[in-house]
Amino acid sequence: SPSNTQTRLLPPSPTKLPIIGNLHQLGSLPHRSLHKLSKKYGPVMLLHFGSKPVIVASSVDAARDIMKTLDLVWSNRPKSSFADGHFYGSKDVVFFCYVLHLLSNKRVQSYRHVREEETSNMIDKIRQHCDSVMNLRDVLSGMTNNIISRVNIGRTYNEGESGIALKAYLEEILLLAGVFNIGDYIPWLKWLNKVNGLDTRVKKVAKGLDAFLERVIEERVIRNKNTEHSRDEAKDFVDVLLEIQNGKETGFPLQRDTLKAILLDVFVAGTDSTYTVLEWTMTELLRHPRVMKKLEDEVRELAPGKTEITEDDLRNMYYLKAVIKETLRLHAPVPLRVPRESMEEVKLLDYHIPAKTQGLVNAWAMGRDPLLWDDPEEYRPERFLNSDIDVKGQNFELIPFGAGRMGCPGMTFAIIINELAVTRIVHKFNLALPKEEDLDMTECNGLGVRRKLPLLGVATPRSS
Ligand code: HEM
Repeated sequence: SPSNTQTRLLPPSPTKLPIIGNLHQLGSLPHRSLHKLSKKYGPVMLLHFGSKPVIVASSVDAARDIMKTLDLVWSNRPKSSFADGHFYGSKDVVFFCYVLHLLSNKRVQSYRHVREEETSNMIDKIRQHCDSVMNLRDVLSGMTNNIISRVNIGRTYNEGESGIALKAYLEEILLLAGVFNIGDYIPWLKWLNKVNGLDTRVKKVAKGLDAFLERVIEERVIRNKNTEHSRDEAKDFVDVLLEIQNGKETGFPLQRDTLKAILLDVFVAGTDSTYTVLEWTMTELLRHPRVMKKLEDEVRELAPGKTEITEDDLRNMYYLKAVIKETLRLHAPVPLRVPRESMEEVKLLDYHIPAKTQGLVNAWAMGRDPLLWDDPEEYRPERFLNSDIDVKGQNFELIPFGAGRMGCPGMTFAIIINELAVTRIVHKFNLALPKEEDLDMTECNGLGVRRKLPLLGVATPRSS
């Protein structure tokens, strides 16, 4: 009844402006601006991005409600003209089932040789540039992109002419995905995207990528007709998805557009996030020689006399695991997770949340909450040594990969890449900042939050 609606308690809201709502309060780093606002308005706030209601949760209880207890209600993806108009439509639950299938633990293990080869190639690259200033971001992103690309489509990123085109398309798509699309929040201003060239750029890159993915799939269909895969051979995602498409594994066919959407999503969701964490980890190690030394000691102690660290060696490296967790606590590359929308009216703590409200969870704010962490601004991996807190979505104070049904399906894969790459670098080289370099920690926001400036470093070979 109307009187009921009036007495329902909505979350506190910062004052909004006509038309734009609270958009002016987001700034260039929304996770930080929303953290500041939450200190004033509390752990559940209602904002308006243009005409769209958005709640922002910054407490463990609210995050648990959205991502676990009520995750079915919050499982809708808000409509986005970018994805819906040009990139094979919105993703549904079926889409997620396929991605989970691709990134199962068993399958992730089967790509061990790819990770070990590509991290070895990275070590060779660093060796070639020893004693001179090196752009570590280029080295780390090159390795990550190659791993994801080999696993996804069976060839390295940037290979041959079409690979160079793929690199350019993906760079553009990552850039466009981070651009604020005014039409999604103030629909009557959609026309602006035509004037400012955004629509044209999106259409161009969507067309190029679609042609590229079609070519990859067609080549594979022809190759597979002529050769039979051995059972043990690690198949890339194109092969696995083509088998599903034929109904071989699931008994029902997979639409071609869904297949292409999955390949694209793995590129977009998997590459930048993974190397961003690697770059932040190396940054924090360079800023904290004490932590770097402890990690070196662990590597030396647990892999004595080894010429090359393998994935088996990582199992007992507890300090390494603490280093990665501590980086993810302070530098979650997707700090507000991927937006979801409530499918129906729902209660969140004591508040009433109307249907079709977007729900953001500020993992960055929770990672720095002094009520949850001692000295939260300090980079101190030791806090995880005698602690059960993990990043796997059970401990809501640390959710860099999200949680629940819609949590990141690539978590295990990303963690192994990070652990192996960091250990191999530390095992082989002493790293230092270029002379007089003052480590700038400024963030910038695109699809994910990364260092504004690429990390530069000087490597010298470590005597064995
Ligand atoms: C350290 C690296 C990574 C981080 C921090 C990360 C984090 C996340 C987060 C926070 C989400 C959203 C979860 C939610 O909405 O609750 C997500 C979604 C996803 N991630 Fe990751 N991720 C990483 C690496 C990867 C990798 C390596 C892959 C694939 C190989 C991957 C594939 C995906 C996919 C397919 C989605 C779903 C995207 C969508 O909703 O369209 N991620 N990831």
